[in-house]
Amino acid sequence: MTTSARPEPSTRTAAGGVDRNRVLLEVRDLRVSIPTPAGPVNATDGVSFTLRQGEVLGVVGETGSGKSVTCRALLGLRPTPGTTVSGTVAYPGLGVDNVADLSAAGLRRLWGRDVAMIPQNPMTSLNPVRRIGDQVGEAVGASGGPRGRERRDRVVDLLRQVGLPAPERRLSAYPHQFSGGMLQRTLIAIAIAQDPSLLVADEPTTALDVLIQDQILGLLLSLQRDLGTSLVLVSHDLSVVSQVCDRVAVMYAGQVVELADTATLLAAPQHPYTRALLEALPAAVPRDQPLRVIPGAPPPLVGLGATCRFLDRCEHRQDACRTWPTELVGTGPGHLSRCRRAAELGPTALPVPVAAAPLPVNPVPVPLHPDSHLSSDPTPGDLS
Ligand SMILES: Nc1ncnc2c1ncn2[C@@H]1O[C@H](COP(=O)(O)OP(=O)(O)OP(=O)(O)O)[C@@H](O)[C@H]1O
Repeated sequence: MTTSARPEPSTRTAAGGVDRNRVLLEVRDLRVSIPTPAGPVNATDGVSFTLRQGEVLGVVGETGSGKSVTCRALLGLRPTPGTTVSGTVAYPGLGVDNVADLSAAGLRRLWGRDVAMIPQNPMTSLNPVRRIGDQVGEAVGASGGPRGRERRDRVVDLLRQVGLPAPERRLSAYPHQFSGGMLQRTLIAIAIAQDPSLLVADEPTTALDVLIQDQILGLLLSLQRDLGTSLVLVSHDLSVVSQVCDRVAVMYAGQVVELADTATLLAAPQHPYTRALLEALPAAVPRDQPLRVIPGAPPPLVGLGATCRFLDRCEHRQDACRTWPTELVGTGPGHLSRCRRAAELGPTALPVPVAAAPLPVNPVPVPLHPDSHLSSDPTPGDLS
């Protein structure tokens, strides 16, 4: 792979590797409050976690639990101009004490070079009237990256690296000539163009057909391993993150309610919401029984107090839970839970529900979109 000069500071070691014991990202008591006519929506409400270099953290939770708002805050992004943000998002190895204090120029330096986001919907994330080569080239050339022939070569390298066959011929294509999977591969190429220390992938496969989802996740994992990049992977699907992530943060109603390494979380979840999510997975339900759902709905994120937000849906609730001010407390090595009764919740009797076939960790070459005017590659009909 062609590399471009990366100005210091960098999280890479002198040998170009990553030090997996070093903390890349430190989030402390992050609160994001969005003004709405109904009152301030506390989309992220006291979220804290750390991420080491080269680590993969999954963030799971139902829709509206604050995953996207939290992840965007990692890049210093706010949902609306009137949004208030408190707490800190620090990148110690990059010399950033809090992204909220960065100037516009500081944020631009952070984005792409140090932290890059892979969006949810590839179909709407590229400029429809600009050629693929130009859009990837712009990412390569940012922050003083290479120009001319060197830039073009790097673009071709990147497209090859994300599994697009015959990348030279893709340079002049427009987004409408690519399938959803090819567009997401292109966005991943843009995200890794500056060799960032952290990739934030917000439900990167949600908009894709189910067969392609595994390929894209496999690609992400393979790149993350090869490049030593840290990855925050947002998903509403616990079975997906459990295949890919070192640790998992479970979010509910704007808060992290449980955080643990993946194996521990699956074997001994210590928050009733995590248990309910696991029990609701199709793989945890015998074939002859109906799928389980978690009764009720999350509360609106306006004016919530310090007590348990899952209370009304919880099958382990007791009267004392109604007044107990929740906080994230340690329940085992690296294991945190917000449940008052965490210590009483033993291991689950569930079959390890999500040990599906491992994802392919090498980029799967992408056959062409049948509508593509670009090529004569074999295997038409496979829409990745
Ligand atoms: N621009 C906005 N204006 C008002 N409320 C917002 C805005 N953006 C997000 N919210 C609210 O913030 C809360 C958290 O939203 P967020 O998008 O982070 O949830 P999520 O867990 O990522 O959901 P999904 O899985 O559906 O993407 C939700 O209640 C949402 O309605």
